[in-house]
Amino acid sequence: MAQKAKIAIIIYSLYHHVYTLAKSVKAGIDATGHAEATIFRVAETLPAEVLTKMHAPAAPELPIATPETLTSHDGYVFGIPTRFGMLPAQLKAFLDSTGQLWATGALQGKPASIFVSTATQHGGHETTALATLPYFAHLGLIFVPLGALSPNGIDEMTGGSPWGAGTIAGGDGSRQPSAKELETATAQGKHFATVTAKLVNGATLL
Ligand SMILES: Cc1cc2nc3c(=O)[nH]c(=O)nc-3n(C[C@H](O)[C@H](O)[C@H](O)COP(=O)(O)O)c2cc1C
Repeated sequence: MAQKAKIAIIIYSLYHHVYTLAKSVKAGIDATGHAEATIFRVAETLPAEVLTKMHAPAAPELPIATPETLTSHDGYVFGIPTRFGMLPAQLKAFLDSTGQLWATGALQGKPASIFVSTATQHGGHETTALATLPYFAHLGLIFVPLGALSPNGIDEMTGGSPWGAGTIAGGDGSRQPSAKELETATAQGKHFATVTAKLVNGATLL
């Protein structure tokens, strides 16, 4: 009997674009029947005063990720809104709190994937994923890219790359994830669930 893989989608999302994508990733994971996903958010590090000045809405109502979230799940999908072309301090703070897991090799061989949001087309879609990989390398995580499932048409502006699904929020955050971007996020969820379930169940599944 195949074991259902437990997947944690771990996000930071100040203006909820990443959160919207996360829900499509979860739908893709859950639809496979091989895995079930829970969405977590990392703790905020900015003071309330700064968040007010940034016109941030209330944070998504999600459980807060801890290092225990990583040990209790079989795979991770990180949702990352770019900051200066790389991952935000909030996610770094979370990943920097996993030193004990690194030291003990507790996550060695588990799969991990990435999806992103940027304000502009060239504001860091690929570099944000690239800047996250050193964490995966140190923690022993296996990077699962979007690869050939990446959208490659040029008929409309679209986020997403071989590194992972993505959306383009616009400079003022007014653009919402398009149908194609949400479809790509769902496809990533399905692919990641399949890979994770294979790892969890060894050669017996699928
Ligand atoms: C301090 C800061 C730095 C940012 N740097 C970039 C950047 O380098 N490139 C870019 O395209 N967008 C940049 N953005 C825009 C965010 O990536 C955008 O608000 C985010 O993707 C929206 O996702 P969210 O709604 O899930 O928070 C930056 C935003 C902030 C607040």
